[in-house]
Amino acid sequence: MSQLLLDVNGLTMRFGGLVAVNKVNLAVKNRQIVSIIGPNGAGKTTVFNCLSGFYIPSEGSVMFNGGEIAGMKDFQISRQGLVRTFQHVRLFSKMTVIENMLVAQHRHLNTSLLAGLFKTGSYKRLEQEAMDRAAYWLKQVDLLEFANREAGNLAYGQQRRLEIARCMVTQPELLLLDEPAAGLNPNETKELDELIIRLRDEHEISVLLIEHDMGLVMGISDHIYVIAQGTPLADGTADEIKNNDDVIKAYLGEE
Ligand SMILES: Nc1ncnc2c1ncn2[C@@H]1O[C@H](COP(=O)(O)OP(=O)(O)OP(=O)(O)O)[C@@H](O)[C@H]1O
Repeated sequence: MSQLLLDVNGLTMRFGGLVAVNKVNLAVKNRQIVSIIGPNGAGKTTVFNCLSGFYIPSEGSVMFNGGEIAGMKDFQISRQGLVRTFQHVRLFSKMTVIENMLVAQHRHLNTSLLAGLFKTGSYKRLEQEAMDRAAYWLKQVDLLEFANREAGNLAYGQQRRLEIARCMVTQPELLLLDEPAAGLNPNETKELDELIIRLRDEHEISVLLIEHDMGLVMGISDHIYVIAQGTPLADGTADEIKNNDDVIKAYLGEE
């Protein structure tokens, strides 16, 4: 079974006359960390928005686990196991850490209103499982001791880790991270680096990330895609990308 987990072909997104994403191809296998890099405005977040159902692509195919997901709604895609974080933290800042984790699972609980009202046995069991999963993932990201703190009162690096935990609690197969290291100090970046590697090696999921921190990208990626002005420029291993003349020129802004 060598089917790709994510197989994107000819992905194109137009906004009026602007072609923000132009015939982009991506492949992510099981248990791979894949990065998308490119100068500011290259179209990276637009690619994520197309993959996660926030935009309907103008053209192209997005196969996830062998099925077409282009054009599906965001909640349908996340139920299939493809979840994402955003460039800017999007937590419920007035809720506690544990409440954020439980809300994230709510749509996966799949219980009827009546079952909830009467607290049936199966409802209680699902609630307990949701609580156990929340505690498990808070421990994984080193936030268990802050479970009852308001999310908005956490340090920035902790908020970013909570976002990842909140995704993981829904048991995805592919996690999309949009600039996870932005705003982190070197220590927090190192913790993030280790967390992403653990997600792949211990939890057996795949991670697709957009990131400007080249140290992080080059250190953890199994494969790297470079896009510039919406168009694929190169792809390969970290060593191949570091030594690619087109990539060097795009980053230095040369012709
Ligand atoms: N909803 C939209 N309507 C119109 N234009 C858009 C929209 N979303 C993105 N764009 C344009 O698409 C292009 C690509 O933007 P995008 O945010 O995807 O780039 P990026 O590579 O993620 O940039 P950065 O690294 O700065 O986050 C930009 O020219 C942007 O202005």
